[in-house]
Amino acid sequence: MIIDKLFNSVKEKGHVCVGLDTSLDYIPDWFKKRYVSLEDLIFEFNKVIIDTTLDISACYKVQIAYYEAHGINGVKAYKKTLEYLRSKNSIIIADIKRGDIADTAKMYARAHFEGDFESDFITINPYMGLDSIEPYLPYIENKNKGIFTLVRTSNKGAEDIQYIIDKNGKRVFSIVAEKINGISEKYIGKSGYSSIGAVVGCTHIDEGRELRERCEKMFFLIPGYGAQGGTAKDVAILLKNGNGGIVNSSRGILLAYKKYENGESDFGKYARQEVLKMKEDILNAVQI
Ligand SMILES: O=c1ccn([C@@H]2O[C@H](COP(=O)(O)O)[C@@H](O)[C@H]2O)c(=O)[nH]1
Repeated sequence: MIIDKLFNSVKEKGHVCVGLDTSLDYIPDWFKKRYVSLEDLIFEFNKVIIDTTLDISACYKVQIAYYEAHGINGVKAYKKTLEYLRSKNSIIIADIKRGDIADTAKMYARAHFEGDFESDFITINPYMGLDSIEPYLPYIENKNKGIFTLVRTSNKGAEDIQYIIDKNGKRVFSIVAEKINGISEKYIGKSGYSSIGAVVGCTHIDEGRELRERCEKMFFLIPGYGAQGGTAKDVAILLKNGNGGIVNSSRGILLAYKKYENGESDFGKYARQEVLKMKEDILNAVQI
């Protein structure tokens, strides 16, 4: 199952998931001058980041919004990036946060688990209910695909809805976790984790602790490290025996070069340096 590939990738390369949220604002001017087309520019920037981080990153999360924002040329860069990652046998998480009625979800599943935009995992918003998740299940069962379902997101506003309490005193995120955990039990791989994972931000440690205990077999996609304030210590709470989660950083890695004088001339080198630092930081926190 795909989750076993991810589990082994963490074991071999560490917990870092490089976030390819490639905003044009992040690309140094000298690099921009080298490419006429937006498609080539975004893809070539990503290629440098991928080439310099591949051996030390568990996987890549490609945030589709940064590509869709540029229309057809952005989407072409997205496709090329996925193809390149696949050619390197890297694990791809498409951060698309889809959620819709079953018939529409079937089309989303086909769009992102097959064809031009094929990826290994996609992110799902479960707000429309469990029937909105069902169309992805055949891909998990038969096509070696996986999903990460939003459970406890990293943003401040998450509390507006995810903290609402039901008549039994349970919060919405907790109920979502319970329901998804139930479905996930059917898709457990050799690693002991399910190909249905959860998005749990590392910016709220109490809920993190609760979720880690209750969703033992769910692998976590953990955003919020670095730019959003999450630390390796916070991340460690969401891991289990040194595995069980991948930690995303997007701006922290793509913009690492900005911390150095003339850093833009070798942004790939600084991205690698940042991944190495993050990897060590998390490994140290896990071992404490
Ligand atoms: O709860 C969530 C779910 C997803 N995200 C996404 O992760 C990255 C975070 O980027 P940074 O630059 O490392 O902050 C981005 O793609 C978000 O859309 C999240 O932040 N929180």
